[in-house]
Amino acid sequence: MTAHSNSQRLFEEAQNYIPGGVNSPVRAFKAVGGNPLFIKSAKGAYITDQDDNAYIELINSWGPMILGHGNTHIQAAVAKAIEDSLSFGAPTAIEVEMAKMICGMVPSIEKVRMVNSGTEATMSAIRLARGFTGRDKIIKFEGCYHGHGDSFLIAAGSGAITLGQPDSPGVTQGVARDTLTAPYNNLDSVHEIVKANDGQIAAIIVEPVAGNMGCVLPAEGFLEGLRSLCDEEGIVLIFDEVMTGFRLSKAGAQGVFNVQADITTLGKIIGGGMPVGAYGGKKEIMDYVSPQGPVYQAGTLSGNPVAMAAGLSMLTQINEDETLYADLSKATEALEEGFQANLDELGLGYTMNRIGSMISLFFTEEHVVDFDTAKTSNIELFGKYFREMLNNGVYLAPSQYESLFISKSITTDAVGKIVEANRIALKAIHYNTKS
Ligand SMILES: Cc1ncc(COP(=O)(O)O)c(C=O)c1O
Ligand SMILES: N[C@H](C=O)CCC(=O)O
Repeated sequence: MTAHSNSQRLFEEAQNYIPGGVNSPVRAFKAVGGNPLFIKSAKGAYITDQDDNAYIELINSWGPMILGHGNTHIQAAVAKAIEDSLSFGAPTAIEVEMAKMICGMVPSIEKVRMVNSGTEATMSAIRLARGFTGRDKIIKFEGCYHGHGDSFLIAAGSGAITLGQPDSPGVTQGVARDTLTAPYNNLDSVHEIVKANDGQIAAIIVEPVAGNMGCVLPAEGFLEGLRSLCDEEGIVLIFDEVMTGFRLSKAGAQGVFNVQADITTLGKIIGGGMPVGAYGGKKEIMDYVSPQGPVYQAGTLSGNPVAMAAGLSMLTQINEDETLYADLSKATEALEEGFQANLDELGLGYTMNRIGSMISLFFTEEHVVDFDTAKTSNIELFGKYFREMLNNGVYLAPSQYESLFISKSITTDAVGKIVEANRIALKAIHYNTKS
């Protein structure tokens, strides 16, 4: 049995000073049982805890570490930036470079504003859409997660559903009234809501590929349908690409599905591991942002030079790597095939969803196409599976309602180890074999 005494001691201490002992709820392992591991370091595909146990990890810091941990170019860029000071709170050349890089990579972004997190990006994007249209209401999809802004904690996925709080206390009824929800992949429902709220919808915000109820792909025509509806009704279409941006292609999900958003929100990969977010889109909309326009949004540390150095190095590497997305896809496909072979061998009919380097194994035999079908997954079984995978050296996201991410550091050898751990774990939880 692996020793976790240092993690356990730290968790006990942390709970005295930090709510729940963690700085983001989903890290607490509440949905899978056991105590969270406290992490000391990571390199490539491996993460090491405070008890010196090493695991192959498929979280990637919830997405950002697409090139693997300890990328030497990013680390060198950060070290160099630090020499000039950690922050100025004034414009810098690297912010211009960063903005040019983003606009060059994502065709629908003509102007972009940097912020410090994905949450800030989505909150700002919604305010901008409201200011631009002069309307109040927004439509979001059940099971999509757009950070912890009040408007989004309605039928929210990710940690909110993991911990049974899809609608959080503390969100006022007034705010909740302005957020209308539709089932993911259900265009008819969106049409009905728009009709019933004629001329009142400022924005539709969607994860173009959902990753916060597990990985759920858009049905054929879904994104195109949203685009046409928004065009017809003067609604701002916001693609929340905090997760999919620079993960599915250089232009995010938009580059894969060929549907353009009016505003795109970004985070995670864009910061190379540092706390960065951004929102950008059409010039005519972005010029509504202060100081050019009337919609106020600001940030003491926005565009921080150290964070920009990390992000710019990340985007430069992604931009220059012609085979990155094909390689990531190939590794993830090998994982999918390996998992499928294990399921077949054990006579299990569970569902898998995958696109590029995002993948989820759901403990249900139903096709998972929205929040309701995602919730048919057997959560108890997932918890057991999670713990067995950990015992076998693989660190998964501690929730069924998250996507797994494959990084460039996941080699054929690592894929083989993960597939073998999957086989042992599935066997152990179904046939009570010792792993
Ligand atoms: C799609 C999506 N939007 C927004 C967010 C919020 O980003 P952050 O956690 O950086 O605030 C997340 C992740 O948390 C996300 O996955
Ligand atoms: N699903 C979330 C981000 O994508 C998980 C990150 C968090 O809530 O800490």
